[in-house]
Amino acid sequence: MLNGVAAQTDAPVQGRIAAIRGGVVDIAFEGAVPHIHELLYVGDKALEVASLIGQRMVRAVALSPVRGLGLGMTVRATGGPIKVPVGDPVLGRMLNVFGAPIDGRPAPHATHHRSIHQNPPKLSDRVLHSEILETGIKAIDLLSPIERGGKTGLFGGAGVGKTVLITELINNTVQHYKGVSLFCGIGERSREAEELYREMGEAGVRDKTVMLFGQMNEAPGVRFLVGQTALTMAEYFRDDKGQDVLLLIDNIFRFVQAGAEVSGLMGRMPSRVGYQPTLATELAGLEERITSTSRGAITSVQAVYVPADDFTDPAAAHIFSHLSASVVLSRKRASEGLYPAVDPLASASVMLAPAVVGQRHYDIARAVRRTLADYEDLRDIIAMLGLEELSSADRATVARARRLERFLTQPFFTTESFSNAEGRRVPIAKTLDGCEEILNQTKFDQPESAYYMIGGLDELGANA
Ligand SMILES: Nc1ncnc2c1ncn2[C@@H]1O[C@H](COP(=O)(O)OP(=O)(O)OP(=O)(O)O)[C@@H](O)[C@H]1O
Repeated sequence: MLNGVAAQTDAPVQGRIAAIRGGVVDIAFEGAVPHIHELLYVGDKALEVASLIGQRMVRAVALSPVRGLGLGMTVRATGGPIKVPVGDPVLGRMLNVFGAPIDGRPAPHATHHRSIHQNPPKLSDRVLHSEILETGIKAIDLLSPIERGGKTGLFGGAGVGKTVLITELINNTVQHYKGVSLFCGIGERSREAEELYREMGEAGVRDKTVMLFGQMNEAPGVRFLVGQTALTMAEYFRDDKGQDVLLLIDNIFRFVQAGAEVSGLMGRMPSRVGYQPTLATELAGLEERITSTSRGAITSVQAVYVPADDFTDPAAAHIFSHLSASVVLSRKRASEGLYPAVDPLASASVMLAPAVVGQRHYDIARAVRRTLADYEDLRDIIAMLGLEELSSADRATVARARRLERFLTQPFFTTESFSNAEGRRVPIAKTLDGCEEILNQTKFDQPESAYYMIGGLDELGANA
């Protein structure tokens, strides 16, 4: 068993645990040494090779709790990376990072299995669509339209409504989406996974959806890899079946955070703000796989937790650079009850251009932004001197802005149980008509409150 010749025999490669530090395990091999990304087992506990630290020593990241592991225990190499089932049998299922069921049903009967580590498509294979995915959510469709085949981020600090918004998006788009949907939960509460599974069932969309979870209670290695599992399944639908895929990720920040945990356990020096030095490459390794080719499109919507509401945080800033649209949720709006708490001035999309959405939509969106920006500027004066001191033109601006702000709120289907209001899906045409009407008015018959939590302006009277 000298110089790795054991690899040429059929004897399984075996090693022994030499050290355990948190979720990182060093293993000494006598003969052949496993490769990077190879899956190892100690009993039923899984590990993945992360680095080769000496001639006979590998450092592996635990994908199961390390409780019960001890020095000298036998480690079995499997000869390859994690492979997960792909294709139609995974539809309607709730699975973990290994593609194993967590919905209490038997394992999916898949004929194809794929390694979760894949390269992104070649640059020459990529395509851009310049088409909109209508969500029926007024603030998003108007100000930050989602690109079909592109990547959209939902940014926000703790508790401003990212999960509610992504659930509403599922509710509004999955039913109308031609293709399959994939939900990937990374590092969030398990309770949310259970709720989502039930909601998908109620909405009748479960059998064209795959749900993957690596939640907060799981090992950092799992949270780090579950996104790759999701992409592997998405790529099969896109490349082998030529289907369009809607990929929803809650929360991509937790992927970066898991990478930082793993990096720390591996003993690497942290970089800016304590993040791993490999943050940019790790993120690109995942984000670059989320792309559309001539065979099929992957449209992704990713919730992004923004630590301490600081948008200059390196993780948030790096994620931002991969996106074609960003919906920013603001704490101030949430605190005023203006849900969804979309910040109209900070949210943006490359799709908001006359050539894509049309001149009228573009002009209305700009006018809405300008009105709301002017109102922001006037707020200080109003606070100091009162509304009466403003010119009549400024007062009209304020009246329009406050009605626009309220008109851009909307009752959600997913919040019906606690908001006592029926959800609304508003077609973009109605949103545009409504905003245009408010922008063109100088005198209003209805009070501001009549514009709050309605669908189109045709509901105005009903709310008063
Ligand atoms: N559209 C909405 N309508 C009414 N209430 C909402 C809406 N969006 C969010 N909320 C309120 O805000 C709370 C927090 O929302 P949510 O869990 O989506 O936040 P989050 O940003 O995902 O938070 P975390 O970072 O903690 O996961 C909800 O429980 C709900 O009370």
